[in-house]
Amino acid sequence: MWGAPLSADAKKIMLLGSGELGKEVVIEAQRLGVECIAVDRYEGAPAMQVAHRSHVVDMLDADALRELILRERPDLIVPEIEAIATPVLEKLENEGFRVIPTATAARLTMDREGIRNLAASTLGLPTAAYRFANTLDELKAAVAELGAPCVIKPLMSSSGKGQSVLRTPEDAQRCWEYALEGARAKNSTRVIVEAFVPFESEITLLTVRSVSGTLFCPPIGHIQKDGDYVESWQPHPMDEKKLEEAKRIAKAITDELGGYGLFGVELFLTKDGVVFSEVSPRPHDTGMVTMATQDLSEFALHVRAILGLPLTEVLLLTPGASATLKASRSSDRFAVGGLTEALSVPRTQVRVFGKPDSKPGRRMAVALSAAEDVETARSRAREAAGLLKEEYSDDN
Ligand SMILES: Nc1ncnc2c1ncn2[C@@H]1O[C@H](COP(=O)(O)OP(=O)(O)OP(=O)(O)O)[C@@H](O)[C@H]1O
Ligand SMILES: NCC(=O)N[C@@H]1O[C@H](COP(=O)([O-])[O-])[C@@H](O)[C@H]1O
Ligand SMILES: [Mg+2]
Repeated sequence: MWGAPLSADAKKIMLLGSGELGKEVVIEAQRLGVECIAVDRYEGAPAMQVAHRSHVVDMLDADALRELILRERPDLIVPEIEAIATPVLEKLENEGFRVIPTATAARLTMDREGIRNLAASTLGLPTAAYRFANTLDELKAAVAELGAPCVIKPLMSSSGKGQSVLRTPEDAQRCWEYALEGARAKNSTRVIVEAFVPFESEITLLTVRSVSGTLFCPPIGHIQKDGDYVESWQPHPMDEKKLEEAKRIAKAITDELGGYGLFGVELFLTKDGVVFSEVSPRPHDTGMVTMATQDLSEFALHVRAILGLPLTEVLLLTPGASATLKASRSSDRFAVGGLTEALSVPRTQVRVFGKPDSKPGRRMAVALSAAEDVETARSRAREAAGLLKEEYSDDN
């Protein structure tokens, strides 16, 4: 079907974003003999370390992004982060390039306004009540309508950046300023104000669209702190009715977005039902647990699907869990210590991302554990992540 990487007949994929998730995508693509080009805003990003070559580009710079894609002419453009000048991708798609899953899906999911309006207004899916605000006064008006508590988020951000919970109207200014600081696109002050959903638990339903149709992975439960995931496990125990409803919502949103690939559909489970939160048209951080649990990880599934290859089933081999290691300070002399201790925990693996710099709250590694049951897997992953140590060579 395709020739060796770096040959004239190679199949070339270009990742836009080269973090820990992209690193695993590249490893899976390499296994199928695909040529991999990694792109990110900084040098030495995780996926760059395993790709055939890499480029450092500000992917929000439309001209620079277009110039790079025209120079490399990849067969597949694979968005990996939520900060890309997506109108460029739509234009390139019209000129014959293939964007995963589609350029429109990349644009809609890159921006909370696009995906939320699609889910709630176009498809009528259950979501938190929401408003948009361009100014502090508009934010206060939105809170007055929705009632506290609310969650305030920039339109373009991920991993909880710029996200905060407004508990009383007096929090408005603090939440507004925090959202502006955390926004990826610095030219916009628009934020989303969401009513707080009192959920019992939350899940990611990994959904794969391929030539073989749509497949769902068993649900992944997770815990988030400050809007970013710290622990996930699979399978999350769910009653059959809620699981069916979760699949209905995931099928509706992924069919609407279209194209081939794996999607992470984020859902809240409440006392009464299932509420749609958001969707990533790409592997999901909470889905890293599938490297310990499934016959094909979310990364292998994504690569198979985007290459147009068949996927007949997803097999859960064992219950499992993941827990993250985050840095507590900024340094370019960061190392992950404690591997000997962490890997002494039964049925445990570690992924060290190899990010060149640490920052407070930046995810640097993850522990993955398997066990006979989810609770044991969770305590193993938590124990292993706790044994991993942040080490700084610039410590005095
Ligand atoms: N309306 C809400 N009600 C209750 N909790 C919420 C709400 N919105 C977000 N959260 C909490 O914050 C977490 C992160 O929110 P969200 O997924 O929207 O942020 P994000 O920055 O897109 O994160 P990521 O990129 O990691 O998915 C959710 O998983 C949930 O725990
Ligand atoms: N929730 C989205 C997510 O987990 N994305 C993952 O984090 C990387 C950015 O990390 P960084 O901010 O540490 O550079 C992204 O490139 C992606 O792999
Ligand atoms: Mg999320």
